Amino acid sequence: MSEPSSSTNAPEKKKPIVIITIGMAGAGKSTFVQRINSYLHSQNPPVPPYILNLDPAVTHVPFEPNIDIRDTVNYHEVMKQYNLGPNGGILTALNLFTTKFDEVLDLVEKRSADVDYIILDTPGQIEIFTWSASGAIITDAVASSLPAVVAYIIDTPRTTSPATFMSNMLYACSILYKTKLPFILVFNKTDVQPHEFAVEWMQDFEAFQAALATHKGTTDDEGEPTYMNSLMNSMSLVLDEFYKQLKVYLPLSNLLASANAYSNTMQAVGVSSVTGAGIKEFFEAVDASRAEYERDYLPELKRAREAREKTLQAAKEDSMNRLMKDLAVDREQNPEAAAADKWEQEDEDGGDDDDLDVNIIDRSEEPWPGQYIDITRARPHEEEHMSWPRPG
Ligand SMILES: Nc1nc2c(ncn2[C@@H]2O[C@H](COP(=O)(O)OP(=O)(O)OP(=O)(O)O)[C@@H](O)[C@H]2O)c(=O)[nH]1
Repeated sequence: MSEPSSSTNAPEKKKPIVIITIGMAGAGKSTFVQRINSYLHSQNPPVPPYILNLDPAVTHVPFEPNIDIRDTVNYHEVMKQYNLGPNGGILTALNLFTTKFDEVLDLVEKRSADVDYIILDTPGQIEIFTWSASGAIITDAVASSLPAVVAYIIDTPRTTSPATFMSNMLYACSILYKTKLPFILVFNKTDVQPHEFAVEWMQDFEAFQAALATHKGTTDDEGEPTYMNSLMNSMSLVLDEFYKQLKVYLPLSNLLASANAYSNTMQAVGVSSVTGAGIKEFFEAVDASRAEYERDYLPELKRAREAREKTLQAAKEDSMNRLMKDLAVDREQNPEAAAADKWEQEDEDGGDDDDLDVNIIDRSEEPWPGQYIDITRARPHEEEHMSWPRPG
């Protein structure tokens, strides 16, 4: 771990790596973020991370984030003003915040010389982050300026049934393919349920098939496989490809950590956010992800940018050509109207009305301002004792 550097141009200082924690509601994301935060503080010397909370609806986070979406957007007011339900409120709050994400990135980049890890805690309503435009914008923006890794938090005790396990893995697989970022499967709550069963299912196709066969509801009254069973069999074949990219961190004594398991890309780690077990291994996986980001993600990003530039340029040229052609035809057919054609410059120079007056606060730099004018920025007062039910 590198020491915090005081000089801004220290050549050996690596860029910090961004850990994007994603997971189903209740999987333990916030507890996990708090655990890795305290682990980093307990290092010698301490390596305090820079933490961003992106969950506008969370009532309590067990850590002090440096940037908190709740300081910028008041989720309750957003729901009230836009007449939205809980999920719509979270999505709109996230959209509003995303309009100012460049400011967040500026703050993060300003601190990047002093921190080794930047941690993002995302909303528990996983699909809001993973499948919304704002979630994608945030992930892409972060990953295009700094090395990034997705930590997909799994509630291990609630994944012991083959069907639940498979749906969780399909979700993980879809996020991996969507973000294309280095990926760590974090099997959380191993103090309650060790995750070896999951590793075995991922590494041994036959073992998963056997678990499926003995699972309740896999055959109908006549002993024939149910539709669900056939579907799961087919899906497990698909997932087998996904698992092939797996690298597993397990105690050396465990025979499952066979040499061929150490291959590439995706990694799996068992942790307990309560006891702290496995956190060291998690950081080993994070450090390995940095190399992968540089090897795989960055060149791909460059290629995609170049391709996008080319497509944009071609589209611009095409639409300009068509416009010129249309104008020429128009002038020929209607010379009087063409002569009267005027362009009002003032319309173009109008004010910047759409720009929301929303400011991002870095709590570690600025004192708590405590005064908000825009209601979308108002933070609920502690004394209101408002206890809103968590959505979802
Ligand atoms: N036993 C055990 N419980 C855990 C662990 N991690 C989290 N929990 C518990 O799981 C519950 C959910 O944890 P949170 O950290 O709030 O989960 P979350 O994913 O942030 O939840 P949302 O905010 O709803 O998305 C809490 O009761 C935690 O105490 C763990 O490693 N072991």
